[in-house]
Amino acid sequence: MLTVESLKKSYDDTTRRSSRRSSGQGTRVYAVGGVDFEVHAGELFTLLGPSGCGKTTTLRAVAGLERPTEGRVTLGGTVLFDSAHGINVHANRRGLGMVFQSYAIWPHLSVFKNVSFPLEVMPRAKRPGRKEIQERVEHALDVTELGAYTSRPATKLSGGQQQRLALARALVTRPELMLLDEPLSNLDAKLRETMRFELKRLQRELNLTAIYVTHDQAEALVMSSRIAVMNKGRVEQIGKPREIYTKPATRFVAEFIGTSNFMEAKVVSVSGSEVRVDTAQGRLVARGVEVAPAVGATVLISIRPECVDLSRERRGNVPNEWAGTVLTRAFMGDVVDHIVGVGDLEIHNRSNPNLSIAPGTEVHFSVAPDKVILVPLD
Ligand SMILES: Nc1ncnc2c1ncn2[C@@H]1O[C@H](COP(=O)(O)OP(=O)(O)OP(=O)(O)O)[C@@H](O)[C@H]1O
Repeated sequence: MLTVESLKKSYDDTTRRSSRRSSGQGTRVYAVGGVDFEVHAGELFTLLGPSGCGKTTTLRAVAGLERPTEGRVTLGGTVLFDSAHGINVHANRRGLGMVFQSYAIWPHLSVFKNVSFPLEVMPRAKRPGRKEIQERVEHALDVTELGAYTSRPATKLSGGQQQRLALARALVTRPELMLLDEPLSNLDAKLRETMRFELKRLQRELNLTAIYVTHDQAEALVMSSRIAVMNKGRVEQIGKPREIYTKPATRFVAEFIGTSNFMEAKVVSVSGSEVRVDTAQGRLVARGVEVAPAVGATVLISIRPECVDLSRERRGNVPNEWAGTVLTRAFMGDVVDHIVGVGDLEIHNRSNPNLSIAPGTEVHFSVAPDKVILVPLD
């Protein structure tokens, strides 16, 4: 539905320009350095990455609020921006709905008026009639579960309700594509969690196509159909949440998503999708490796804490079984974390609270071969 190709946005780096003024050269810094992705109809597509990686600039370029330096943006066959042909459709004419971090509702208007306003200010030729405005506003308020508050002043809503009002206001114009820039970041932790599910439900029920920007990996994993992980103005990996979590394509993605145990290893043998590696602490076997590395190559091994199977006794009949000593234990209600020392390596384990082993205890742990993730070293 939406295609973004070779999108770049650079700015003058004023800090460096001053030092080069004598030579008359300015330096350009790339906020977005060549980004490609496609968003399919009905998807909630997330741009995820740390602060400053270029998510908002990418979203604003799609919205038409930022003029890219280069690239092409197409929505359902219509070219919205094309640097090569000098095409740049004005933001107001792109037919997009937007909800931003500061979801500025209009405080002097009622809930109903907040939602009807975008329709009332449409050019006369496009503006729906009174009856249709009434119906569309009622529908938008119904789906966001604000139907009971139509005449209430917008400021007399709770944070979560105001957030839903911002959404209703974007929905009422029936945009082809919704752009959501950290819309939950102003809410407290509990409400943010509830709203994740509400937003996801709405998106599914209305079959909305949306681009969602967040730096919160948990939020991205819960809500997204697919995620593009961004780093320093580029996309490092695009995939479904489970793929991104279980098969990170780069070191950055493995480190940014969730927590993991990392160790460098040398490949000693490859047999189909089974790869044996040597680490400083011992040998490991990985199975289901999609892109087999060369024998002799150095790779990064990533093992999620919940895949470290801890036990007091040695089992002996399982692959990848190592011995170590519990260094610390942390009870967190629904899970217990252990840090296990193996030589000078510390392995992070996450277990069911039924298993709780005191620091100082000698333990054994194993990792199923299909949970040993090989990440190419970049
Ligand atoms: N008008 C501007 N002039 C110069 N640099 C800019 C401008 N706007 C953004 N940048 C820079 O571009 C980079 C990307 O910014 P952007 O806002 O897209 O990042 P982000 O990933 O959305 O970050 P955050 O999560 O903090 O909002 C940053 O280094 C930022 O400082």
